[in-house]
Amino acid sequence: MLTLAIFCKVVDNYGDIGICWRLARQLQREHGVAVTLWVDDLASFRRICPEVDVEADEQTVQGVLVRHWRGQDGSFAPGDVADIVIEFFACDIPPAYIEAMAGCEPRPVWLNLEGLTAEEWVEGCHKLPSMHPRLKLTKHFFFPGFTPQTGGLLREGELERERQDFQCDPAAARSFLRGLGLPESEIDALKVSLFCYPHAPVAALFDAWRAGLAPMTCLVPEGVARAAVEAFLGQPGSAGAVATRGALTVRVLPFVPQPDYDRLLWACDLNFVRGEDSWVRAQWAGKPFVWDIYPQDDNLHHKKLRAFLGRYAVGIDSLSTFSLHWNGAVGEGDWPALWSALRHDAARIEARSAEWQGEMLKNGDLASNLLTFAASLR
Ligand SMILES: Cc1cn([C@H]2C[C@H](O)[C@@H](COP(=O)(O)OP(=O)(O)O[C@H]3O[C@@H](C)[C@H](O)[C@@H](O)[C@H]3O)O2)c(=O)[nH]c1=O
Repeated sequence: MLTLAIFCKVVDNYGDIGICWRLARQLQREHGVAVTLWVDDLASFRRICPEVDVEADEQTVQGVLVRHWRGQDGSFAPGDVADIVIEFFACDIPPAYIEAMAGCEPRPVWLNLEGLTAEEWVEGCHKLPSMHPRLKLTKHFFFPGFTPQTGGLLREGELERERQDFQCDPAAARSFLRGLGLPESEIDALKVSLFCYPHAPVAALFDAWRAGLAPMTCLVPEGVARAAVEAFLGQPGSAGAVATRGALTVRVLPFVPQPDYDRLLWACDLNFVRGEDSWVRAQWAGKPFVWDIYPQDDNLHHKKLRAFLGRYAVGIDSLSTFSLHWNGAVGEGDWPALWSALRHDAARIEARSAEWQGEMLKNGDLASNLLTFAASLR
């Protein structure tokens, strides 16, 4: 059986482990690979996968061997090394593991799985080799992306069918939303999910929404946009907290397991997403979305945001303009006007979303592409 190890360092929030866990599960479930996931932060892992035991050094979760990565120490022999070794976001795998890799015959395939960006340069860097300065080992870069010259996007084989089943069955969405505590009136209103970074202009958008004519509900996971949410609610923003002011109801949801987060995206009319993994899930959800990109020094992220909008929002100015304001890439926003323009284009944006999915499907999925590349190196 093919063995594969993923090393994941949680730098911030949930995207690092979110991506590694999704990849690990898919490789195990759909490709029969024996996966070991090394992760340094089990508490973050547990938030997206409640069955994780934060005390366990070693545990099997949904068929994946999860090992608590406690730092750069540890002793490893060649027999401990997997056939394919993935280092996520250049996280520096333990030196002793690298020494053990150099003692393997044949050498394992060593990949550095990079972050997702729509910029063109990734096509030139995808699959590039990098020699170890001292040992006879080569690492290759593997870039996710939006074109056939990249590794594609993470997408489970059953995802599209599951989404279609859910979205074609109104009772399924209703019962899911009821399970999250929504009364019928909120289920029937316009529903927006909100997942963003603390600096997003949430308070200004709430003001625009509460002055609107039609009732709408904003569903926000516990802890997200805490300051603006608590100011609106006038009470602590713990799960279950809810308040209505003007046309807007804000409801705080518990942080849900990863598969339920997909259902939330499928059930809402519009999704605000952030980082990398929720951003990709929103692209597969077939609903309009607004992306809050992970901030980087020197506003490097604004360049990346523009690169994505240039591919995705072709000809849909309302979406580009709203997104640029949401990310602080342009000056002060007139939020009532930005919101009304975005709503006006909702049908067009939804049609673009379907077209985009078709384009992305042609690139294959990241897990399969990664295994094909690894096989070509072995
Ligand atoms: C809101 C919510 C999210 N999730 C999951 C979905 C995703 O897998 C994960 C969130 O990850 P992201 O969307 O990527 O956003 P994020 O901001 O949480 O994560 C990251 O962004 C990366 C770009 C950075 O490199 C990382 O360091 C990391 O900060 O949490 C749930 O499982 N349940 C929930 O209720």
